[in-house]
Amino acid sequence: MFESLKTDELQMNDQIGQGRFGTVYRCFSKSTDQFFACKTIQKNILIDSTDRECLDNEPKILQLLTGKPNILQMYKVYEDESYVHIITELCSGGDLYERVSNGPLSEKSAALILIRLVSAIGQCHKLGVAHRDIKPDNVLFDSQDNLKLADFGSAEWFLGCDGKMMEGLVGTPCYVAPEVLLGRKYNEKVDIWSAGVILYIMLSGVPPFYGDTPTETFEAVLRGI
Ligand SMILES: Nc1ncnc2c1ncn2[C@@H]1O[C@H](COP(=O)(O)OP(=O)(O)OP(=O)(O)O)[C@@H](O)[C@H]1O
Repeated sequence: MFESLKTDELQMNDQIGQGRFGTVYRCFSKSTDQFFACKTIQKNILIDSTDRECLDNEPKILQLLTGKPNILQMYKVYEDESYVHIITELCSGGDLYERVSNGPLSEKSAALILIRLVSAIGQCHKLGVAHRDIKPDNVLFDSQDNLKLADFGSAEWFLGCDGKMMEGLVGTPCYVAPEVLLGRKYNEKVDIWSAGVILYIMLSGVPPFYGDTPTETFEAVLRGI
């Protein structure tokens, strides 16, 4: 489906991130003299059919969102038998997880971040894409401190879904909406729930729903406390 990676085109540098599925490297393009990020996903660790579907969807969705403000820009995708490599802009300003780890933000900073995050979510929803894993780790900042919503590895097109309703347990315990946990069909508003959780964390420094284990966190989300 995609081109295979020519090693003389991109120089892989240090690892800058690690997620459940992807390892992210800083890389350098000799032809453009610019740094990029390369998310490398090993295909054989995705045993689940949902995970494989998400791997296929991620570059397609990023391509659809190309040029939209506050969304991570994708430039190229390379694929070989074992790996998919997604080349995106490099966000060297860190992520929101690091910023909230140091305690609450000022109301002004939290408001600015929320406005940009909700605008990015709105761009996705306008095009029929639900992100489904909005969390501070997926809110990145570039070198000019522009917010970039990243990691569309759990995203789904809801316009093509039956009555625009999606299903499937995806997301991250603290941020997931109760309708997802209840195993019901749900719509794109699950992203707004997660943005609300992020706002709470930015202002208070702690998550609104939390338990010592994922199960306890799910119970807290379902109780609403
Ligand atoms: N373009 C980028 N520029 C800088 N750092 C990045 C970039 N993309 C990802 N990262 C870093 O790498 C980490 C993992 O990336 P990403 O969330 O896309 O991987 P994943 O395997 O899909 O993660 P998850 O476990 O959330 O599903 C991010 O949290 C971030 O710190």
